[in-house]
Amino acid sequence: DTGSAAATPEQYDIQYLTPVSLGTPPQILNLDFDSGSSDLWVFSSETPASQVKGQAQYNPSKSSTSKEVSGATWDISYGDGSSSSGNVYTDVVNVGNATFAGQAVETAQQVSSSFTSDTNNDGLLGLAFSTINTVQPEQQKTFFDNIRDDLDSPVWTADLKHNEPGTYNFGFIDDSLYTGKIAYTDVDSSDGFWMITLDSYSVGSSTSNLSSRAFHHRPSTFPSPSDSASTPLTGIADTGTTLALLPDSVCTEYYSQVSSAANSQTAGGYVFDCDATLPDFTYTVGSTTITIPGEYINYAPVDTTGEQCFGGIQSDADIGFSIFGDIALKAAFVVFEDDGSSPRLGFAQK
Ligand SMILES: O=C(CN1CCCCC1)Nc1ccc2c(c1)OCO2
Repeated sequence: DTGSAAATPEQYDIQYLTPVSLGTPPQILNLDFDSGSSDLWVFSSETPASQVKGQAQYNPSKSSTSKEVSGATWDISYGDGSSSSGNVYTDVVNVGNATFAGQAVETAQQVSSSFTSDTNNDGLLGLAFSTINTVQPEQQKTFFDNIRDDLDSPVWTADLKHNEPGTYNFGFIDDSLYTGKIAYTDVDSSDGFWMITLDSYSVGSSTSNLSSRAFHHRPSTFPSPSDSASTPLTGIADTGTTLALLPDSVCTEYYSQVSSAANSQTAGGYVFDCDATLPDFTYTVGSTTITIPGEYINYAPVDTTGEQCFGGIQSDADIGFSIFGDIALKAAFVVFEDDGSSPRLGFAQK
């Protein structure tokens, strides 16, 4: 079995939506595929009308193959403070022709305001590890965990793009989607996430790194440059998070290269003049180097004046690890591989 479906970005690539078929006859909803969480939940006939603003709603009573999971409930909160909760059914779920008959479909009885105002987003399809699925009393499996054994290969891949549709594939690696070689790194899934350590990162062209310049008279008091060219970054690959949330030291190093940049309390992060030239951000996994073009890091205008823009790289201050969100992932072809025992993440240029 294999599946292939488009990942279409909303404005500013804030998130990517992918059509999913639920039930019999098929009900098509556009879902946010989220490698940072593990619940498949949908706007539904059980969602109060006051909390629905244009979203498509899954109606289990209109599906001949839906079955209520008696006594089961779910309740999830995300890092950005949003939340949702409700009941649980099983039904046929089809993503680009990859199908599972008994997938847990979590129907929303409550969604927080940011979901209500996100009118094109009909719900989430979690692709992190099933150990963090929130259904009680019996935890449910993610779509990928359910279909893995039927897939030609135990992988799904993300080819997200800037301002244009990309692709989520299940069960195969499409060699036409990348160049060079795929470099793999082991995943620590103990917290339920695709957590990895990137071998190094660098800001701008390598000459921006002092240690690469011949300083004949660097006084002994001169700070020895943080040799970012070999500093690892540990974090999670998170298709559901828009930005790249990185350590404060990396943010400081990056925005020191942008003369108009400031860390704004009111804007909630680093902002700069919208016409600023931004340096590239490069990270390496083994022998593969991924370069995020500077223009990808001009995320969006802060307000309608369009003078100040919000950075795509922001601090991971209060999380405890970095979050390699869409800003980092859309520059790469990413392979999420899990044979059930030793998960790996692969990165290739494209
Ligand atoms: O909440 C998310 C992503 N989330 C995915 C599901 C839809 C709602 C947004 N990311 C996130 C992750 C960590 C954070 C954070 C945001 O803000 C501070 O720390």
